[in-house]
Amino acid sequence: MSIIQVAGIIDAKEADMLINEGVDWLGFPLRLPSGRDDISESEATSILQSLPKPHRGVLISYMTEADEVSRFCDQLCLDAVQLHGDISMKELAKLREARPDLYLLKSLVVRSDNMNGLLQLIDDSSEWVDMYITDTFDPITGAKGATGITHDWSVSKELVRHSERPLMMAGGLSPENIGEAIREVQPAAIDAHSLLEGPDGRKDRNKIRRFVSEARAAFDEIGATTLV
Ligand SMILES: O=C(O)c1ccccc1NCC(=O)[C@H](O)[C@H](O)COP(=O)(O)O
Repeated sequence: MSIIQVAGIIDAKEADMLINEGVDWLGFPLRLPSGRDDISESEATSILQSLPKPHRGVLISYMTEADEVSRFCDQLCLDAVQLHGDISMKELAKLREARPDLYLLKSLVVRSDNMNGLLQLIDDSSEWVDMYITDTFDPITGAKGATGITHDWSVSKELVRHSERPLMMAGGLSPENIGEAIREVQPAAIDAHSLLEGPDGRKDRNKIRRFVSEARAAFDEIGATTLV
């Protein structure tokens, strides 16, 4: 598997550019605790309805109630959700049981000292999860996502080794470090947001092109299979 996801889609023009540049999955952070979503729910829905397969839209959410997640995915017309909040195992199991059709990604937010906790989280949740996604905690702001900060890749590597589910690597990935990250950690998928933007806050086509090209070359090198 070798999936490239880019998160934080702003509008249809940006989504089209990412698809044309070879990005596989698009991440839509919506109803964030900050209340500052980058895109309206109606515009996200209209993009998601016209996404050509095998491209996929992924809801990035802090929701922790199974029913709420399920309803929101239906509203948006998507079939994949990245659970970034502290969802309980009970709600995760409930979501899995109610919605076997949804592709569930669970975040593993890497801090300086929590590897054992993350390994335990994998053990406790893997029955209900399709894929894990790492991310980096920012101790200064308290943010758990879109921090643009890398973490200790030996932790990601250990999470890949430990998990029977595929892992998407995220946290401070850029055109400059993505090749080394894939070669070192050997994830099934990668995701990036902040470091692919230009000064105007939009995804920069040249950065995306370099990111995709470096990632594809590294995935080839480690013998990963392609998405289609
Ligand atoms: O993408 C967001 O805006 C976001 C906001 C709040 C929590 C998580 C969020 N995204 C999750 C992702 O999948 C990001 O792409 C991931 O955090 C990597 O971001 P970055 O380190 O900026 O590349």
